[in-house]
Amino acid sequence: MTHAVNLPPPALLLVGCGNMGGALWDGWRECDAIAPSVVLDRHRASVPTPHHLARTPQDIPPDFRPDFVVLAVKPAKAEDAIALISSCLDGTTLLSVMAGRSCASLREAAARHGATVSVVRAMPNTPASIGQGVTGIFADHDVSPTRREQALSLLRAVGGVAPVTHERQLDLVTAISGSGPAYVFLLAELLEKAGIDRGLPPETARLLARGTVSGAGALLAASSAESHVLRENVTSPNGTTARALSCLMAPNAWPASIDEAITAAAERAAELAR
Ligand SMILES: NC(=O)c1ccc[n+]([C@@H]2O[C@H](COP(=O)([O-])OP(=O)(O)OC[C@H]3O[C@@H](n4cnc5c(N)ncnc54)[C@H](O)[C@@H]3O)[C@@H](O)[C@H]2O)c1
Ligand code: PRO
Repeated sequence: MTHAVNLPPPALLLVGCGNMGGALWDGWRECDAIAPSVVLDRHRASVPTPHHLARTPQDIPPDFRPDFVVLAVKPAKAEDAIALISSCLDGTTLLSVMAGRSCASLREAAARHGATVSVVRAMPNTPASIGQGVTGIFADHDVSPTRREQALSLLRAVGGVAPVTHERQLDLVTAISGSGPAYVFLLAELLEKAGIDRGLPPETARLLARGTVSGAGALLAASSAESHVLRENVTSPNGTTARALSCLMAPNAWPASIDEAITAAAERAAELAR
């Protein structure tokens, strides 16, 4: 994917504005990355002007011509959503953020409604809502250079972007960074619980756990050091951290469970594709 300059921000039809669609929407609005756009979701309360909320497809302004239709519904709802908005689809680029829905399956679903679309698949994550997401992206062979560049710009507006060259690699992206924030939030939950279980006041345990996860994340982001070096900087020989890491780094502990978790998530993404 090459860089182009001065492309106008695209107009979007965002279909599905829940956890992920909403995170992207917040991130895009925050940095003015989009032209006047339409959000289609019956559960959304409002969207600010100049954008437009459609609770049903009939609410989409008849003259609205999106550059991208962003599909952010659950994978099992993809066909329904495509059927509902088929009249807006022809000639657009579908930007799907759904796990495990292939470019081919989405192109075919659109074709069943008489629409020709090109497809870009992206796997973002929820920190996109504060401009700190990371997204794996794959553009199908027939996506024009302009649309590729616009899709890249959209996703760069909400964080880091990692293009992949083979569509199947998105299953691993999903397992590592799409689902990844959940693993980190789980760590915060478990640290907080460990503090409470051992007698710390709940507010103290919460402050320590959240501050540690967010502070370590911020240090990782700000530092050029490798993550193992940052870990070693905390670990005095024969000290407290070394004792804790001897539990966590035992071969049957985190190395095994992270490995198992990533394999399980990637397999699930592949299953969804079938
Ligand atoms: N949640 C994440 O962290 C995350 C990360 C990466 C990718 N994804 C992908 O994003 C997609 C959405 O996941 P989510 O967690 O945001 O789910 P969600 O349930 O929070 O959001 C889905 C939204 O779609 C709306 N919707 C359902 N059918 C619709 C239709 N026909 N027309 C318009 N809107 C419709 C729902 O009202 C809901 O607000 C999934 O395909 C998932 O694989 C999610
Ligand atoms: N959330 C979606 C799921 O759990 C995809 C990545 C994060 O399936």
